[in-house]
Amino acid sequence: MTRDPLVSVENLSTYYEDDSLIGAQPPVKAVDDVSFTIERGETLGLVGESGCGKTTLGRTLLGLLDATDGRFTVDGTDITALSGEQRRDWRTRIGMVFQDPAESLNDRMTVGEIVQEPLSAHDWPTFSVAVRGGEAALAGDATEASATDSPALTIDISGDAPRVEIRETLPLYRDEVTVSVNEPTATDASAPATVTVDVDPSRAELRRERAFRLLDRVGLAEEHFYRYPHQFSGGQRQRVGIARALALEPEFLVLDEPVSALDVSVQARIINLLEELQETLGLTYLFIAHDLSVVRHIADRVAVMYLGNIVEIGPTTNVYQSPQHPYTVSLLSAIPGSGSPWEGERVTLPGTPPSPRTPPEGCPLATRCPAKIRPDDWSLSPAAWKAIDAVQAVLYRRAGESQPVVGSLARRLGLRDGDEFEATVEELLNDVTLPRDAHAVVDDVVGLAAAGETDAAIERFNSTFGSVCETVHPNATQHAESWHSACHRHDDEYADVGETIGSRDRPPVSVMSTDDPLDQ
Ligand SMILES: Nc1ncnc2c1ncn2[C@@H]1O[C@H](COP(=O)(O)OP(=O)(O)OP(=O)(O)O)[C@@H](O)[C@H]1O
Repeated sequence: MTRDPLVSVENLSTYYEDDSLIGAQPPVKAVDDVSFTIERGETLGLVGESGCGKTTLGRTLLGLLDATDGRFTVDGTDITALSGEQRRDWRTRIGMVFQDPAESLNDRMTVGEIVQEPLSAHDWPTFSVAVRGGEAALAGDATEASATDSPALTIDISGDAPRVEIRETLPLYRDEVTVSVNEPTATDASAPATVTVDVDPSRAELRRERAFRLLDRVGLAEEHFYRYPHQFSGGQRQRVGIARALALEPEFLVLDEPVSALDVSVQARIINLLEELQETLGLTYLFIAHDLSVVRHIADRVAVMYLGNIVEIGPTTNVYQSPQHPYTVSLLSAIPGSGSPWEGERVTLPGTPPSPRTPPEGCPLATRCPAKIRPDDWSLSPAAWKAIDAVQAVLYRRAGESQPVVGSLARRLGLRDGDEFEATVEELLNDVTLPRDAHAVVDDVVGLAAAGETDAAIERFNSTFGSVCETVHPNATQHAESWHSACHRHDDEYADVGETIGSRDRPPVSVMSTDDPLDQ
């Protein structure tokens, strides 16, 4: 299959720096080293819990935020390398639809003004004129010249009368363009001929006309042009938002939760509209959503994001029918009702995601993963491992590290930093049975911590109970064409360790190779 990516993202990171002079914290790693492509005409769904970095990624691709590292290209142009002015021009090729149309539309402006706003901001229409056989001079309100390989207006003055060709996409008819040619005078026969192009209607009229056409395109009527956003329903307001996003004829739209604020019946109509527009205008979409059932209907492929990382990406059918990453499994298993493609048990992740300022060193999901790889030496019950994780979390907290509290168990137990570590550990292990040698290690750890040797205690604990998931960042593994996920469980080395949620509930997918995801 030939691939034709419109958007290509390579190792992109976007961090929010803490600018305060006093007590500056590490940056928020909102997007952390992500790579993917979006094919021309494709819809890539981007899903994940609130705060995982979806909006930051979308806004970086729009050029509203600067990437901290990495790069992305659109149609072969490296956008991260463009200067401010160049980037402004490029931004006309990308549009954005926001989640809450009530907030994103200025209620003091009429719908007509809202839709025309991007047109005025970018001096639309600006089109190029090519003259064959002479030089061009511009007149009137609506034209500007620019050199280009595909001119919008071509004037041929080599014959007796000028011949004008207007490119199909231009908002003009032939009789709206007047061309006059001033021949060189007899006294200065060497001077070039001058071509004057007059355009009527004016720019303002052209913009109005375009706004009417855009409203019609999104299913609104001419009369809506004069109304204000508050006079519309949620669905109609989102149609206005879409018309505005389409104003400059973008090729790529970032749709940030475009239907989340709408009723289910209205959601379906807006999704249908977006699909129809994609078909007729050949648009490419990044569709951001936390609702996986919505994404399933519109996306060709889906990318699953967690803590600034893309943990799984692949064709929607594959990912929904046979999720490979434990985080994808947990998201799918949470879809309510009979519409859920997940047939296994609900997989609930303990606790909350760690702070994106101090993400785990290894796998981003390591602190909450229900399929964490455990050391071969121990055969403990899930409850015992949960207790061990909680002891580790309290140990980190005691060490004053900003490591997140696993499973928030310690919080639920009402434990505070100053609590006696020994009593805490006793309480955490109260209901579980540990083998004698495992208990001996815990006793050692408690002893070291009590002696103030917290680092040694952590070292002793991790060398005994630690997981590769906590220390080594997993690489992406390819499962099929354009389908990857990043989990140590995919490595041959760990194929036989313990039971996984994947092998328990789903047929495993054969792993093809461990190619770099960019070689899709
Ligand atoms: N301006 C900012 N300054 C510092 N941190 C920020 C800023 N904006 C977002 N963040 C943080 O960056 C992380 C990613 O946020 P982002 O809004 O991109 O996530 P999201 O997945 O889109 O969430 P939501 O679905 O709630 O919009 C979060 O931890 C958030 O708190």
